[in-house]
Amino acid sequence: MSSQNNIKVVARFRPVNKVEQQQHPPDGKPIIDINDGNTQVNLYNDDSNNYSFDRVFDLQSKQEDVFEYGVRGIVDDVISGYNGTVFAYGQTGSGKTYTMMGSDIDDNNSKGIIPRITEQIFESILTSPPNMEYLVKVSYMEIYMERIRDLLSPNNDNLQVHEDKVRGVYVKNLSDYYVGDAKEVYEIMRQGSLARAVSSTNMNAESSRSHSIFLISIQQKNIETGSQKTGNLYLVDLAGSEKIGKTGATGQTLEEAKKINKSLSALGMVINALTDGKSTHIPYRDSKLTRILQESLGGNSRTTLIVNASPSEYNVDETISTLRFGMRAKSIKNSARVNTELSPAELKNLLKKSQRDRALYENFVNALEAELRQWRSGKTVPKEEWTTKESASKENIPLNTTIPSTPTKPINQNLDVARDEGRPATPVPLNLDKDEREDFLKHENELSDQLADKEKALTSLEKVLKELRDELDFYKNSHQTLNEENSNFQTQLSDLRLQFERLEFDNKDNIINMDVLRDRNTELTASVNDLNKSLEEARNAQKDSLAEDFEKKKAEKMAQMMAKFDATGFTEKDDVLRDLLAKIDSIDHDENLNGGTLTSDDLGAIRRQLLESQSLARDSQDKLRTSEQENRSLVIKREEVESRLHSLESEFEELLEKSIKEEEANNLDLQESINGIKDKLEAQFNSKREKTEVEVNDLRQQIENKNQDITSLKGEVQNLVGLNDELKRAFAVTSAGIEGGKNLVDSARDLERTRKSLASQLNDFEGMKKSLMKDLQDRCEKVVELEIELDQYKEQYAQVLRSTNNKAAQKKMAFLERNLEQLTLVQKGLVDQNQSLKKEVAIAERKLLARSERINNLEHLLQEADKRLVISNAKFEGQLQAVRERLEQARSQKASTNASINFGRIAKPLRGGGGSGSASASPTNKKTIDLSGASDNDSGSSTKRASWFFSSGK
Ligand SMILES: Nc1ncnc2c1ncn2[C@@H]1O[C@H](COP(=O)(O)OP(=O)(O)OP(=O)(O)O)[C@@H](O)[C@H]1O
Repeated sequence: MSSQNNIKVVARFRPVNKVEQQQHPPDGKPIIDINDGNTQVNLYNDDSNNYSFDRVFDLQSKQEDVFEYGVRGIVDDVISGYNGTVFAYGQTGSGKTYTMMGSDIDDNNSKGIIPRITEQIFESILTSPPNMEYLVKVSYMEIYMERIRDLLSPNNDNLQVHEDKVRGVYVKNLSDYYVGDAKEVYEIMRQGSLARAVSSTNMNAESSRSHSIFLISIQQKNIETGSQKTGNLYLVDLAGSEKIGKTGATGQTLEEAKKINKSLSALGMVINALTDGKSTHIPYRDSKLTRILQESLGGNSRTTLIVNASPSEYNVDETISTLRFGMRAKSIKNSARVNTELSPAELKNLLKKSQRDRALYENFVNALEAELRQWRSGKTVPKEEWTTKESASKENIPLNTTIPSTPTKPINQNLDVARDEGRPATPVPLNLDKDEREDFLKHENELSDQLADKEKALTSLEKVLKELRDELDFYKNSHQTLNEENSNFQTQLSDLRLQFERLEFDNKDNIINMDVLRDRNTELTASVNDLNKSLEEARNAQKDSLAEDFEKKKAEKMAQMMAKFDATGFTEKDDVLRDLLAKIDSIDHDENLNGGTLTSDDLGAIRRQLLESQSLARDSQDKLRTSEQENRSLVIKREEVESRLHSLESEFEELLEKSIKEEEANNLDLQESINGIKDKLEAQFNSKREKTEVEVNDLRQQIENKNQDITSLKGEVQNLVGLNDELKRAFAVTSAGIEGGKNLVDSARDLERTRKSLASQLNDFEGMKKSLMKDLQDRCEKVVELEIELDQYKEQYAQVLRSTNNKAAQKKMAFLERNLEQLTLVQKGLVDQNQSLKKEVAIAERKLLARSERINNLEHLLQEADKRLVISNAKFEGQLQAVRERLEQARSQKASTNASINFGRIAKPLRGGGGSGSASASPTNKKTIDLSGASDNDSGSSTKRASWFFSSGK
């Protein structure tokens, strides 16, 4: 049933890639030379660099050629029940995946081996006899960092390799899916490819860092005979075989590279051991890869190794290493046989045969024992009678002989024997017999399971540890964040406190400033009051001095004026008259008492007196005339003064107008002050003018009165003239009486009357004189006052003129006014400042209150935030716990059911179509496969390899 055959090794060179093209010549250009038979490749045209293979494919080789030569036969064998293996070996980017998968599944030229195999399998099933029923199952795994991962159930990432006598070497718990057509195979491959571990290296951005193994298991059953055959096809895409240094791998990638290289070097060691002809121990157990491929290398398998290489100088070292690897593998011998399970009839025949053999051997043993007994008893047995197998078999053994004492071996034991035939002996530590070996393998499997469990536990513990570390980091970070926040809050709080203190300080400062300003304000108010007072005093003093001057001037003028009116004459004459009258009175009295008479002296005196009174009357008349003249001149003067006053008024107004205009033109700012001054002066002037007018009217009235007085005075003078005439007459009478001595009594009586009328006239005159004097004095006073006022007006006018013309004085006045204004403004400003400071203080106090409230609020918020943080921490912990639990649940659920692939759990028997391609070949339970979601997960670096393969197939 088994046949020895060598591993088929083919070499394939890919075209020069861009990286190689960019190298300096001759690095980029191909250095390979393939012989005409396509069995040898020579590097640099150097014979020492010749490498022989079953077939060498050059740069332009087609996918179809590689398939037809290297793989098609294997697929036929697998369908026939053999095990088959196709694996691609080579450095990164040498074309392994291109060869295995191809670049476009729908393109006949570029699709790779696996699509072609898949198609061929289903085509072969269709063309097989109709009595043949097939079950096709697929599994997909990868070996990454010496751990086997189920790519169709990625959580199963530490699968163990088991071996037993029935199944041989297998991966325990590897999931498998029934498939009904090529599309389902591709979908499963796509799903598996998504889970592959891929990492970049310098040499190939999409380089695979793991070994991937796609397993297609074809079980065929002859529904007529019941016989079954099972063929397993391993399709292996090995990881890049490059040297570590060249990849630039470091860290995790370096660890990967070491383990991958370890796995690949174990593969090399196995190949060496299998091919050197001396080794008794094949180190399959040195790596997971070699353990899984144990049947494929020197065992029960038809195997093709495709070595992929670069044709360029740039990668020559890796190419040589790859070609050497292929060369060594070429001499491995496999013993492939069909994996059958016999039908009951075949088993019956087998049983009969074995029973016959058993009877034969029992006869042989019995004959040998009989001969032995003879020898032991000292007898000899002639050579011709020595028992042989043939002589023992000559004894008739019935075909239906049953030997109950020796139980028949179980069928599967027979099968095991059959299976064991082609399997390379798995190395065991001692030379154990078959049962012990089985026990050993069993024990090894158990230990392997335990190891896997321990590793799983370790992994989960590591995960928990990592999670705990992450959690710890998270808590550390959050603690740090909280600390930072806390310190930030504290900083803010201390800032706020500082601000609060500063505000408090500012507030105190403001209060102090306010007090100082209040004091200054009081002082200034006092000084302003003092100034006002002193100003008032100065004004009063000025007023007093003016009044004094006025009184003085008035007195002087009055003195001058009164000097003109000589009243002494009147007084003297009055006195003389009084004496004369007294004398006359005494004469009358003496006459009456003593009969006395007037002497001639007395008469002479009277005469003189009369003459003097006549002259006095004349003087009075003269003075009256002079007074009238003066009165008239005074009227004229008053009118002049009035006209002068009017002209002055108009001049003043003109000047004022002019100066205001000038001032307006020069300094608009002084407009208000000038207007004020103007108004003041106008008001002053108007009041003065009114006063003057009143006085002038008064004066007019007085002049009227004086005229009346003058008229009455004239009357008086007339009276006096009459009196004088009477006196003259009386004197004449008196003189005649004296001379003639006659009628003296009559004369005395006349004299008496005259004296009386003279006395009364004198009294009247006296009163009149007094009133005249009084009137005169009043008038003089008025005139003097008017003159003084006129002088004052003149002075004021001169001052106004001076002030109008004198720019400096004007400026000084403006400056003083400005100063006054500024002082007022300063005072006002101080008052305002005081008020604004009060307001600011109130605002600051309010702000202070608000800030302290804010601080309280912040502190409260901080406390609340702390509380919330504690609560949210607790909540987060709860959530974390719940998430963890859910994750665990999900993991355990996912481990039991693979949700991503929703088909393939039910066997899909395929019936041979007898070459007709009839519908019966389709699986009875075939499901529609939804490929639409294929691109959904097609993202990220880990999916690139799958995407280019599957993209065009959608
Ligand atoms: N025979 C060929 N013809 C055309 N292009 C090829 C051929 N072989 C490889 N290539 C191209 O070279 C590039 C690298 O090939 P591939 O990915 O198959 O290398 P690899 O050996 O699988 O690399 P890794 O070990 O990193 O997985 C791809 O772009 C591929 O299309």
